[in-house]
Amino acid sequence: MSNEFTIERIQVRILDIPTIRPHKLSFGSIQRQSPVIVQLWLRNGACGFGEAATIGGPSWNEESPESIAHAIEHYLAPAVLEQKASGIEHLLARMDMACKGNAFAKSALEMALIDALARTLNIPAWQLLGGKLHESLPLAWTLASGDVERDLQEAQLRLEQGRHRIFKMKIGARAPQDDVAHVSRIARGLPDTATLTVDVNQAWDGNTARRYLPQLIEAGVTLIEQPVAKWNVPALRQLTQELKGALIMADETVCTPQDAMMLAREQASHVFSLKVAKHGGLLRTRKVAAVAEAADIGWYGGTMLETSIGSAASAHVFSTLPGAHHGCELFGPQLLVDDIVEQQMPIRDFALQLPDGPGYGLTVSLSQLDRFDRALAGRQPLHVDLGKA
Ligand SMILES: O=C(O)C[C@H]1C=CC(=O)O1
Ligand SMILES: [Mn+2]
Repeated sequence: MSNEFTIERIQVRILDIPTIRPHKLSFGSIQRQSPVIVQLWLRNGACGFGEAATIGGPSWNEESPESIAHAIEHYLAPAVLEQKASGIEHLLARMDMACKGNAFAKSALEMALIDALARTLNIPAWQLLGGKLHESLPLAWTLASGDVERDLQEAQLRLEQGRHRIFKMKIGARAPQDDVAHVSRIARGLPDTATLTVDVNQAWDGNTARRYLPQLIEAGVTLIEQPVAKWNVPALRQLTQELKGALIMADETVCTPQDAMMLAREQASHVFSLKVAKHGGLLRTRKVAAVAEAADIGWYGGTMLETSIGSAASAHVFSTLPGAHHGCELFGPQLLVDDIVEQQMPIRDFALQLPDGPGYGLTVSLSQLDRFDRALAGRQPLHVDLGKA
């Protein structure tokens, strides 16, 4: 094979992009996202983009924007530079040898690799990933302002615009009875055509979940994401087997194919939230999805609130997945004040229209990258606002 596929250069930067409003989760409130953007050049001149975003520094899991950038710059990039981009599995193995874990960092680099490769071949990434099964996916919006009136106004507007009718509420920061009251008020204000889901982001113990989840189901919630700690598989299992009227979705608990296998074996969730970052890339997302399919577990296209780069890459892999799905939540670009691409993926008929075109089908704006670049602006790392959950 000629050396046109040789990986010649890799650049990493952290951006800081404000959100349109404070976004409140069980562990705190964020007002900015800090995606890590990777740019990767092949000897043939092709350039690919990748992204890993996490939420609230290292408060969603162990990785932070700073650790992601560091792992790529110092360990992962040296492991793949001067290698052939076409051997993706080989490059993933080299990354694994150079660096244990660090799935987010690996995913950003693999995303850029696949983009560069697909652009070289002049094909969309979904074609490299097995072919498209879906042209669109129902798109959820997260109501996480913390305020009932504001949440309801947001939901109303998005229903009128035909953009979203699946609404996910982030709970777990307040007393459980206050969360139940908040969710119930929102549920009463929504039309029957809307679907209501909750994400507890690991905040409850088993007893709290057993006591309050039936009340949320009574209020109209039909999908419950990660109600208990990542490690608390016994509680997840019991809820999955005993709760009636709603499905249990694993998020933080399901990262590796081995996690997926364990949950399948334990029958400890009905649905997996798939996220390219936590699985360590697009190819590994397909491996987790394969376990879900084999175990009759549904999937949901999750987000870490990426810009359009990470969202479109996720959309490409989601478009290839078989099995029963519960829509997606690739709404990151809508939550950020601005984007770093010329054109966003369209939203029509309450669904995200899945992208096409070479690579991820995007035109990235270099001036927007510079505008939000942390180093160019001399900004410091951001901390999650722990007091304002
Ligand atoms: O699902 C998560 O845990 C992370 C995230 C996704 C949407 C959102 O609002 O937060
Ligand atoms: Mn979640």
